Parts: sequence; C-alpha cells; structure tokens
Amino acid sequence: MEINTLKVESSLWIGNKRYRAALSAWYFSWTELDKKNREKKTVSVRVSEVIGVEDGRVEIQPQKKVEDTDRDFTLFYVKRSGRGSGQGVLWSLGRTQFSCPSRDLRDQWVTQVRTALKTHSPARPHRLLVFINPFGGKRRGKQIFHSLVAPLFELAGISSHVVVTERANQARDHILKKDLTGFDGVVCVGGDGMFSELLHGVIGRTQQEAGLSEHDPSGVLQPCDLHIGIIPAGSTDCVCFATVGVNDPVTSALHIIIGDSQPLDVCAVHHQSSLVRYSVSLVGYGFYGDVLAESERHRWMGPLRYDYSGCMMYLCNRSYQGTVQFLLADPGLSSPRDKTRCLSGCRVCSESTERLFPLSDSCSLYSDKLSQYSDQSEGEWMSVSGRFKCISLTCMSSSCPKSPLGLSPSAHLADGTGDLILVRDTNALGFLTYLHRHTTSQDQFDLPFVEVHRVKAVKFTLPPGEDSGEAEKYERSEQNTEEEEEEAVMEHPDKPCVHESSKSGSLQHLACTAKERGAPGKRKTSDFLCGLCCSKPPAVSVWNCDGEILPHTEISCRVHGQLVRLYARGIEDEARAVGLCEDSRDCKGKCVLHSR
Ligand SMILES: CCCCCCCCCCCCC/C=C/[C@@H](O)[C@H](CO)NC(=O)CCCCCCCCCCCCCCC
Ligand SMILES: Nc1ncnc2c1ncn2[C@@H]1O[C@H](COP(=O)(O)OP(=O)(O)OP(=O)(O)O)[C@@H](O)[C@H]1O
Ligand SMILES: [Ca+2]
Repeated sequence: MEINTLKVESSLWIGNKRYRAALSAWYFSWTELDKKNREKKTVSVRVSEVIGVEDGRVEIQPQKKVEDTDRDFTLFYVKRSGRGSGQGVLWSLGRTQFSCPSRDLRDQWVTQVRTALKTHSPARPHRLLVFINPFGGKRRGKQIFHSLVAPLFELAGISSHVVVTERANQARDHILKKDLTGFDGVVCVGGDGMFSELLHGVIGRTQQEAGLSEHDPSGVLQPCDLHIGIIPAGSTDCVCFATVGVNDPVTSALHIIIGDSQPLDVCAVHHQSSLVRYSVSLVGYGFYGDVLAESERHRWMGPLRYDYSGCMMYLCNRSYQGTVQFLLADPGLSSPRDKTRCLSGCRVCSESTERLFPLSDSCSLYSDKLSQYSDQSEGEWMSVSGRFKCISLTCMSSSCPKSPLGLSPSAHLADGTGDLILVRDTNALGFLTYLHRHTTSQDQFDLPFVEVHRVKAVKFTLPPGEDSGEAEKYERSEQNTEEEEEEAVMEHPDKPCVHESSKSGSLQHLACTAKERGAPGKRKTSDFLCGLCCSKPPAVSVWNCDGEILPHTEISCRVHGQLVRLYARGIEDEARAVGLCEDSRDCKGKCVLHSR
C-alpha cells in the first residue's frame, strides 16, 4: 500500500473481481482490472459524499447485520438513483464491501478513509437536535425517523437528541429558551409548519444573542449559524422540495450527514412596528389565503384538504381590492422571467453572497455580517392599485409536488430578493389557465392579467374607507354565513346570487336566487357550494404566510438575504451531477432540467 498525505492506493477485491483502489483528498475510486492487469470500469465517490466506513461486512438495511471478518471493510456513500417525482436527484445509500489481502491493510484503509473524512469534509454535524411532529402530514413522522433516518445518522456517527412534540410551537420555544450548547444543527421531521417553527426559533434566538430587535421593519438582522435540516413528513413539504428538488426522507438525511449548506432568503413580515412572522416560501393574499383559511376547517382530510379547498375557492371566484407598493431589486442582476433555474452552485446566488457579505472568506463567512445593508441605497417604491385574484410574494420558487416548477420558476433561493406576482381580477377561465400553468412547463406569467416583479420589499394597504378590521373580520364574515343567508332569504327572496350579477362571473351554473338556495337548515348537500360562495363575499381576504394565517391585513414585507442556512445544496441538475452538464447556464438547453 502506498501512503502519502494525499494518496492511498492498493489492490482490493470486490467479490471475485480484482480492483485498483485509490483514495485522494477528493475521491475514493476503484477500477476493475482484468487478468492481464488492463483497466476496465472505474467507480468514483467524492470523499465529501462518503457516509462512513466499517470493519467487516456490514448491512444496515433492512436491518443492521455485521459479519466481522478480518480482511474486509464496507464503504457507505451517497448513490444517485434517478430523478424521483421532482426536479432534483434522489439519493440513496450506496454500499460496497472490499476484501483486502491482509488485516493490516484493511485497518490502514479504514483509518485513512476516516482521516480523509475528518480532514476533507469538516463541515459535517456531530450532534443534532431533532423535533418530530407525530401529527404532521400522514402522521408517519416517528416511523420515518426511526426506520429511515436514525440508522443513517448512527452509521455516520451523528448523535441525535430527539424530541417528539406534544404541542404546536414546542420546537420553536425549545430553540428560543433551552441550552443549545454542543448542537451543530436542528432538524425537523414534519412539514412546512414544523420548518417554520424551527425558522422562528433559530432567527429569534440569533437576534436575542446578538441583542437585536426583530420588530424594526427596516432593521438589520444577524444571519444564523445554526443549520436547519428538514426530513419531509408533511402535507406540502414545499421548503424541502424547493431546496433539495425531491421530498424524500433518505435524500434529506444524506444531505444533513454530509453537512451540505444552502443559504436561504427570509422575508420578515411586519404590521406597523411589530414583527408578525417570517416566511421563506409564500406570503399570499386572496386565493392562497382563502384556500388556507378554508382548508383549516377540513384538517381531518389530511393533505387532500388543500385540493378540496382549492376547488371550492376557485369556484367562489373571489377577488379583492388593495394597493401593493414594492421596491424593485436591481434588474441588471436577474429577472423573474429570464427562464433560468436556481440550481446547486447557482451563479446569481454565489454572487449575492459576495455582495451581501463583501468581506467574507471561506473561513469566516459572516465576518462582516452587518455590512450587507450599509451601502444599499433604498431605491424607488412603485405602486399598483386595483382588484386582484391573488397577490403572492415568494423568496424561492416554492416548487412542490403540486407544482414541480413552482410559483416563480426562476426565483433564487439566496439572492436577497423575492418575486412579487400580481394576478389581477379576471374571469374564471383566465384564472384556471393561470393555475393550470403551475402544473405544466407553460409560462404562467405570459398572461395579460399577470405581472411579476423581482423585489426587495413590499407593502400592502386596503382601499381608503375599507377599515382594516383585520383577519378576525374575515373569520366573522365566514362564520356568519348561515345567519346572513337566513336573513337574505327572508328579506330579499329574489335577490340574485353575487356571481349572477358579477361582471366577471362566468360561473353561470352557480347563479341562483336566495329563495332557490333555501335557508341553511333546509339546504341539500349540493347547495353547499352556493352557501359558501353566494353569501356576501368578504371585501377583505387573509394573508397566507408559509401555511399560517396572519392576524393582520395591512402588512409590510422585507427580504433578508441569506438569513438562515439549511442542510441542503439546492436542486441538483442530474446531468451536471453525472458530469454531462458542466455549467448550468451553458448547457444550451440540452439537459433535462434546462430544456424548459
Ligand atoms: C387545474 C389544476 C390547477 C392546479 C393548481 C395547482 C397550483 C399549486 C400551487 C401551489 C403553490 C404552493 C405554494 C406553497 C405554499 C406553502 O408555503 C404553504 C405551506 O406548506 N402551503 C400552503 O399554503 C398550501 C397551499 C396549497 C394551495 C393548493 C392550491 C390548489 C388549487 C387547486 C385548484 C383547482 C381548481 C380546479 C377547478 C375545477
Ligand atoms: N404535537 C403537536 N400537536 C399539534 N400540533 C403540532 C404538534 N407538533 C407540531 N405541531 C404543529 O402542527 C402544524 C403542522 O405540522 P407540519 O408542518 O409538520 O405538518 P403538515 O400537516 O403537513 O403541515 P404543512 O401543510 O405545513 O406541511 C405545525 O404548524 C406545527 O406547529
Ligand atoms: Ca430569493
């Protein structure tokens, strides 16, 4: 065996085939040799993607089995196994058992691989704090963690402290208040709601420790060092999907183990001078707010509640008035319609890191954390007023299984901006076309009633005279439906349904009079839709903030570039990962991911 600081090399056997194996700072590779010592196929594994090495012949799936033979060792590593249902690459645990000519050589290989991991893959977590929501998604969080993730963490030598939550906000409060010494990161097993708890905990804790207030709408926030990992086990899993490209627990566990690090923009939502919530995905008013509010009444349906409520709210054909003001991002850097995708190693995001943290270097990324806003001129505020089907602000693409390219397919995970999508009032067919384009590769912004802007900040105000009775008012108007309906029948039996008289209402099948609809108590199930839609539609909607309803209508939002870091690497371009596409921008559309 040849050993020097950078290279280890020897002959090894896999089954009855002979190989020349080599370990360098970057790769562990093995090349098959024929009887005449001619080289055949080579397999290379990046050292950064080695999960672990064990003495003997070891299996961990479906159960751990160890055959402690003297001359063997087993290498575990990341194996790319196709594209799954998303845009990214599914990872699984690769395993190869090597036989050495002597025990001594076996021990040297094991020691050298472990040394290479420590030296050349130093950002891996050693200790993690894991929160499992036993009720998220299909209620499989505990099973997913214990059967799929824990064995991988154990193999990689990661110790995890597991908290199975007993109430909402327990994970957030734990991070805000408990001693976190020794933890390299926090992990949630659940959906976007659980991620949001960790996000609020980590940002809040970091600001507390830095002595900064979260309430100043124009204040600077301290970027967070504690990494967040997501093991997807929720209903939408949008954050996982948009940052990894698939929602697969094993893929996410492997990204956590190898210590991948993906910075993420965060939007802070304020009402007057207080912080309301943070968002990384959707801050949405109108349709998406209504869908969420409606879905909360049907939690028992599980993940299907969104489809059901989506159909209901679509049929209600509502729109809302308001004024949206926004601060444009530098159009010279990128555009929401430039047809690019933010992929692993994205140039726009890397250049943003340099711009946001100008004095940073690889050793101290946040050495000048607060300088990011010092030279930033605010720019000019633009304003758009009118009636909207929906208003969406998204800091990332917000791709998810329902919409594989997302709300804004060219949005960037870490460029310090968000995409503001304004969908003006239109007829039902127009809005259906807009929604449907989220499920195909057709451009959803190429519609006359849709506009999209890349922004740094947004403000929303209601029309003058429309008092901002806030979200409770919306709730009341929804709850009072039955009483109001009863009154309508008694007082105005022939009053037409709002859709019948509505200018844009193409939902003629819903047109009916109050008398035809009948009093709520006597209504047939088939009348339910009319009950939902034909009561006086609320003049004010609610804001959906990453799946939570906000308690205020008039809000201001500001994007904080790269405020948190996830154990992820962005969406891997499969072609690039296997060496077909070296540059995500220069593949000339030949690879699958850039052919859109
Ligand atoms: C004709 C088919 C149209 C399909 C349209 C699909 C559009 C899908 C767009 C998904 C956008 C997800 C944005 C991410 C939001 C997350 O931060 C948040 C937290 O998890 N999720 C939700 O708020 C949960 C929000 C979930 C929204 C689901 C909306 C479903 C709409 C279905 C409309 C069907 C109309 C059919 C008419 C006959
Ligand atoms: N033990 C618990 N009991 C009740 N609620 C909880 C508990 N633990 C966490 N929660 C809350 O449940 C909400 C939903 O959880 P989660 O995001 O994991 O699953 P989900 O139903 O799939 O939601 P999403 O649609 O956001 O993906 C979260 O907002 C979280 O605060
Ligand atoms: Ca962004």
